[in-house]
Amino acid sequence: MKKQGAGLRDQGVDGTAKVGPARKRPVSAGPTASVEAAVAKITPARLAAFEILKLVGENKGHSDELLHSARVDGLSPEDRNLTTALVMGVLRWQIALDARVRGLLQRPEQRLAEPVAIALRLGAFQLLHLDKIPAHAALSESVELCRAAGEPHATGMVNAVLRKLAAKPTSQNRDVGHPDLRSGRTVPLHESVAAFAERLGHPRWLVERWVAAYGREAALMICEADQREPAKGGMFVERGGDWPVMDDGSRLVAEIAAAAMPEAKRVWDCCAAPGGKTLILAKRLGSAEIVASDVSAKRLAQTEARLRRYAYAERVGFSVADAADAKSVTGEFDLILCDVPCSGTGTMAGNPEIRHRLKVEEFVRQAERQRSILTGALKRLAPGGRLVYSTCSLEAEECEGVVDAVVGAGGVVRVPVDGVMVERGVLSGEMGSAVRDGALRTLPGVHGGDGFYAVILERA
Ligand SMILES: C[S@@+](CC[C@H](N)C(=O)[O-])C[C@H]1O[C@@H](n2cnc3c(N)ncnc32)[C@H](O)[C@@H]1O
Repeated sequence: MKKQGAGLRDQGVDGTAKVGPARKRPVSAGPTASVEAAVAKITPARLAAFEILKLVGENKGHSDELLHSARVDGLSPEDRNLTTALVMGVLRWQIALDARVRGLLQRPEQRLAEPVAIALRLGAFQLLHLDKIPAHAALSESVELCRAAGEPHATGMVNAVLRKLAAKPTSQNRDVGHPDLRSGRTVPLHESVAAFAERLGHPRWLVERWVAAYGREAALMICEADQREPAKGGMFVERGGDWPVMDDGSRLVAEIAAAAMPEAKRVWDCCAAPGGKTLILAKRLGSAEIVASDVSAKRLAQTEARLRRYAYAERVGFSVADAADAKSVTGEFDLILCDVPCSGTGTMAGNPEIRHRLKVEEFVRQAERQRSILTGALKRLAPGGRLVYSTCSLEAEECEGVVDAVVGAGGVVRVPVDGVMVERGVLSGEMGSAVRDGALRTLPGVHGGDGFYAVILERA
């Protein structure tokens, strides 16, 4: 692997942030010789991964965007792959890694400076999860990352902790247990919810909610699915060619929306960016005029550029609009897709950092916004028209809670999704458990693809 020259230290992933000393010395003083020397010993992939993890931890960017920044694009393919594996892996396993590291500290309750914690996570992740990385590389570069970040006093501790981790045979680094006859997985004996939440890198409070909502076995499967690369998809026979590449759960929602009103003439995709579901609507509803709108002008412009590459999307019109404000679009629609912004707890395999940012209050805040978007969109639904409300959240507040409140206010009725799916042949396979109370409810690891909720409402 190529060694990183000191010049890159000044070039942050987003063009602003830097690995160099984070405190004490003024920037004008320039980097110290020891920092320069440390940076020179770090490979580009680990340096980039460290910077991205730091930015994500400071809430200054999303892993997905940062991993597609110019800086990362400029790395060799091997370094790009390693950077992605390190960033996504550390974010997925952070809670479990921190627990392992804590157990090896002389004072487990001590609070580590963030750059030190990141260097330890990077080292521990490589030692525990990446078979092809030599232990000495994982260990020594974490030590150098610590030094390069202006934390030289912590290098001894980082070295000692990672050495202890590396010294244990692999079997002691992995959990041992017994085979579960139903799933074929190896599961630890008598494992509490708190224990499997930590083992699988999830906040306990979130997993406890899933156990209460879906049962222990499903919660375990969700956690396991979140720790894997997102599945490539395979639920639908029609794919490849000019079909968009998208998650199966997301595709299923779009297919249900198209099937809900196949004869629709005017269609509004009111939260459209980045446009995956718009493409399915355009593909399925060959004679409909489709309006794709989003409140974000930037995201809508990117969506338009993406959709223009598909000939069948030429009937799609684009408009920046706040769906909560009924006046932002004109006329009535016989089909509306309301794929609202949400917490995204059904998408944590691809968006692992969600779990670190979430707070329980977030669900109520999201629900308020979702209720106002759904209420605004419904004002544009023609009599007899149908609206599909969907989220990629696993949380009842954002799903059933929003729909119950809006249906309770009158003017719309629910149409069972299973009826539409069977009648219109959306899926031929077994999806029985993905329908609850007439709504679609897919769970990661249980149904394939991300976790989605969708319900069909009809204007009375
Ligand atoms: C879950 S994403 C939509 C994904 C999209 N339907 C797809 O399948 O590619 C939610 C979108 O809603 C947009 N949004 C948020 N608030 C909105 C509002 N008040 N009106 C319209 N769009 C909004 C966000 O900018 C975001 O692009």
